[in-house]
Amino acid sequence: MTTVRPTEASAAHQPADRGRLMVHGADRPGIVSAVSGLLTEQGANIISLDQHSTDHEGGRFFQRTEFHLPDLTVRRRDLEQALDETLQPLGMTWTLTEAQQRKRVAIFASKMDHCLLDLLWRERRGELAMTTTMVVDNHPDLAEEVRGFGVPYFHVPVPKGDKSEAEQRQIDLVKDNVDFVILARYMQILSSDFLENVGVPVINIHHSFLPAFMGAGPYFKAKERGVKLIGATAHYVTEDLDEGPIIEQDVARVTHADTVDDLTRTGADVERRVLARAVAWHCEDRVFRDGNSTVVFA
Ligand SMILES: Nc1nc2c(c(=O)[nH]1)N[C@@H](CN(C=O)c1ccc(C(=O)N[C@@H](CCC(=O)O)C(=O)O)cc1)CN2
Repeated sequence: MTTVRPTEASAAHQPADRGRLMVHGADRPGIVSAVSGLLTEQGANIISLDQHSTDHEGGRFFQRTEFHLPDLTVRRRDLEQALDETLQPLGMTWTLTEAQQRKRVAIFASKMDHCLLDLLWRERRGELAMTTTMVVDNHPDLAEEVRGFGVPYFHVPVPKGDKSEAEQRQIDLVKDNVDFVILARYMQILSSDFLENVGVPVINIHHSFLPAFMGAGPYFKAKERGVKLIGATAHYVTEDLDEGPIIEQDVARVTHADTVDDLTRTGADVERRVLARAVAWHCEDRVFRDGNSTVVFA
């Protein structure tokens, strides 16, 4: 079983002057050479490089490069100008991040605690390169446990029917304050308006091996179907329920003797490790969206 471990030095202790360059666009010859040459000319030393082209010709190009550049923060403006001058003529879109910059996160939850508390515990242990700036919950149940981690907790009830006022309160809390949102078994369907206005990626953990058992009650459906494997899926959230780009999945064996409670208990462990892996990879800029799929350089 794959454990979640920092895929770089402990997330809490990233080496200084470590940069990441993410490049994507229409595939063409010479992009890897152009990126490598540019970084070398800027005085950078390439630590690792992952690249994928979807087809031999006319496909899409994805590349993630980790590099060391002394005084990166000071030299960043020159590097960004060189990237524009080199990559824009090649039709490439690029993003540059500094490994020491932790992602700011808002976690949305409901009554279930296992995914939420697992993320806060892993963050505290330095396994995740993120800082949870707030928890937003439509129920009050988990307030004391979250505050025990020193994280602000906002109870935003979501009424049945018209959710617009509650979603506006959520947007007011997170807008411009976080780099992405995690739905840790948050049991409310987000509107397309919310997804348009939030302005950052939203990651959800669905408690089934999608596309099986979409929607509510997947463990009950799994028991009814007599499956021998249950699973969990972490995906980016879109307005199409449980159909967003998949980031990570895993499964666990079950038998005819397992009750729905047994499936729920076994599944909780799968949910926690799948969500943690997906969040860790997103924090480390390892995930590219490719239409309704992803390219993951884990
Ligand atoms: N726009 C999206 N919103 C959400 C997604 C998504 O993929 N797109 N994933 C869900 C999580 N989820 C399954 O993983 C899920 C949560 C809730 C429901 C649901 O039917 N909720 C009801 C309210 C239920 C309640 O009050 O307890 C509702 O919102 O009307 C289905 C699937 C999170 N959001």
